[in-house]
Amino acid sequence: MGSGASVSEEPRLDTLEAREAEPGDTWTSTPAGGSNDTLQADLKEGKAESHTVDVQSVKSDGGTSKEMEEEEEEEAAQPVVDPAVTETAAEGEEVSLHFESFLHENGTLYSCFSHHGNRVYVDESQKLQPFPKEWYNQGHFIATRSKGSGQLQTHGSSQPTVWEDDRTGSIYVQGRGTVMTYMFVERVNICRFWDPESGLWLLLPLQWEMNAEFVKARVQRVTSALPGLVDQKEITAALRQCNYDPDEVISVYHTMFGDILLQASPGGNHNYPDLNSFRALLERDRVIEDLKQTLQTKEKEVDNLFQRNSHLVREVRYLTDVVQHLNQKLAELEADKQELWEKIRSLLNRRASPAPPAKPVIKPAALADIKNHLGQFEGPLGKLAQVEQEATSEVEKLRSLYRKEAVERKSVYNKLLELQGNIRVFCRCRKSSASSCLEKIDDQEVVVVQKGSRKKFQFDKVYSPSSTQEAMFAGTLPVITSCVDGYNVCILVYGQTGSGKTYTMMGSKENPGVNIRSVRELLRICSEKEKVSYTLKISMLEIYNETLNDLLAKSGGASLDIRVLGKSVSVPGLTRVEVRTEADILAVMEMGEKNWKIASTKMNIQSSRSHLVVALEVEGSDEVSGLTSRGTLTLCDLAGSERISKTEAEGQRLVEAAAINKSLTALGQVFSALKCNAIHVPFRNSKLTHLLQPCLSGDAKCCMFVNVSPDAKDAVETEHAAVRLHHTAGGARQSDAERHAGEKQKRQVDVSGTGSLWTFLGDNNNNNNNNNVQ
Ligand SMILES: Nc1ncnc2c1ncn2[C@@H]1O[C@H](COP(=O)(O)OP(=O)(O)OP(=O)(O)O)[C@@H](O)[C@H]1O
Repeated sequence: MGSGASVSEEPRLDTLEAREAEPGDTWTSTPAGGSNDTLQADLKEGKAESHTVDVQSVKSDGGTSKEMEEEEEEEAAQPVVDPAVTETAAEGEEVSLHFESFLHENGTLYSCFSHHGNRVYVDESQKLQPFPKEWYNQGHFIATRSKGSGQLQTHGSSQPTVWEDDRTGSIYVQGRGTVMTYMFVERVNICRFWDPESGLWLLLPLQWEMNAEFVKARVQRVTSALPGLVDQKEITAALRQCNYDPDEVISVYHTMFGDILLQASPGGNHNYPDLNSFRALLERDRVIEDLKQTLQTKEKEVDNLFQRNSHLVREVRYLTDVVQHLNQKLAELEADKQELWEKIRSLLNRRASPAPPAKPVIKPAALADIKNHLGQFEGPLGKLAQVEQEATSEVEKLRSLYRKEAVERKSVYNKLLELQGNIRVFCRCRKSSASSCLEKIDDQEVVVVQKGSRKKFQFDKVYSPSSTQEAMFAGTLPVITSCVDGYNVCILVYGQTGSGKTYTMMGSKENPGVNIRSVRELLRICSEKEKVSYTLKISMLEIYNETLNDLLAKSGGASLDIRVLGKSVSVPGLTRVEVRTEADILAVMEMGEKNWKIASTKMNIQSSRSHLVVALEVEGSDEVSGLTSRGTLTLCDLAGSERISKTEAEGQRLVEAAAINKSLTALGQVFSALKCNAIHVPFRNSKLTHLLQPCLSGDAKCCMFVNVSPDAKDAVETEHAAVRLHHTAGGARQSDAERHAGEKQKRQVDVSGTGSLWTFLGDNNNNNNNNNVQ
């Protein structure tokens, strides 16, 4: 048996191929000499199977690598011993191979071995070459001293030198014979086998490793602890993973599979299929969990990408806008540039043109003369500027005074009207040849005689049947001025059919009514004010069954809506015609009335079954004061106020009557609320009151004519209307003196003047007859 080689081989382990030899690997080394051929032949013939490798234990106490290095250094100092091979092998005898390491003086370490007295070495290409004789003087064989004996190990046996301990072992490999194994420590434990062919320590295949003593012992330990675990290959693989620590392998398996492995499988059957499927399930769960987490991450990424995408879309939009804006700006700048270029060109051309003729030379004497003359003008010019300045400030003062006066005049005039009552009610008795049921007592009182009873009623003014149209208009005259001053003014006529409403409002061509006269007066006042320019616009509509119809619309009376914006009430879409003269106004009104009648005929109704509203907007602009004013004159011919019971209306007529009654009742409710100074005034209870809201609230002025028929046959209706005025006549109405004294609140003064109206319109069922004339 050969002796072991020096452990100084170990540094070469660092350069070992990290290759795990496969059981089927073939030896590719080709010996060069005949002796090598012999060796090769032996190997090929399978004689190598009979070769024995004697692993000489040169270290039994497990020395550290450091100690080994130290020994190596000592060895290096020793004289070179001739490593002649002495052993021979006879035919049929056991063949010995002697492994050696030769360190050439050029620093190369060669693996060598002897066979039948022939020494060969492994060259760089891993081929066997005859050992050159001259090398004996160019290097030395490396051997080591046995630690225990202090004997130098022979170099004749060229074996890999390792210390014999439990890490050392040997295995028999089919086709290769017995190979030496050793468990090296390279960060972790790694089991290698000595490959004499290559002279390298190669990684062991798992199949081989299972048979290594070092591994076998540990596999045995695991199996004894976990009898249920019987697959030695698996245990070997697990040992590799756990750095050949059997306790760790036991712990891992026990943790994974529990007590099931503590007992041997019945009949020695492997339960690996079950365990493997269990393991596969665990693995699958783990994979599923990983996939879920990946999915969540991906979903988050998708969300983020979506958000990012929408953000980018917005950004792109914004940038597109910016680019457009910049392009526009650029175009403008280009245009400016062009323009400037044009200017520069024209200036250059001008410069190029011939110089202007030289100025006439003025003699110094003449210049002094001119200066003297100019000096004479300086004084008067200064005075003139001063005068002009004074005049300007005077004009400004006058303008301010004028403005103040104009405002004051309007204010005083308005107060005067307020004292009379913002809403005034007049009673007009129609002419009649029949026996009369009315007796006029004085300018403010009237008596209704019916079935022997005499009842007295009071109004702001009572007009007898003989009263003229002029007299009627005189009652409304003050409010026309108010309209020109910028206040809203409204004139209404109320009464039963045939009581003279239209006569009062329209009159005839020869003897016009309130509306024409009001318009004329309005135009007259406007024309008087030279420094104020006025714009007049007229509109006409009817309210029938709570529907607004435009009477000036060219395409027929379209129904309209009322729109409220702040305090203003408007009718969008209503035709408004600008007029300048009386003729203009009359022409427009004529057209409106015509349309009113046509519409009434179409609907098979009498025109008096709807309310007619004519509005004249007056807008003034004072050139001197700079003040502007805007007022509206509204002329309203209300529908007949007959009681439904009297007309015995049915069908369409009943609907009309109900609509009329509703709007007139709403009008009464508005006046009641105004009288009580109520917080809420129900203007929106009907289209009529809603439309008239600007004429009935605030500083607006209203004149109401109550037309009554003196005919005995109309006595009931006449009394009915008059009875409604009962509270006014009976003393509920404040006297003028009281009203003047009680001017605490304008609203109170306003409604005091409307006492007759709200009672008259709002309290249909009040038949208290305490106003009987004694
Ligand atoms: N004060 C008056 N002087 C002379 N004639 C009058 C007077 N009042 C009314 N009449 C005449 O009485 C008739 C009816 O008057 P008017 O048409 O004005 O009534 P109405 O109340 O408008 O009726 P309707 O509601 O049907 O329109 C007319 O012929 C009108 O000329």
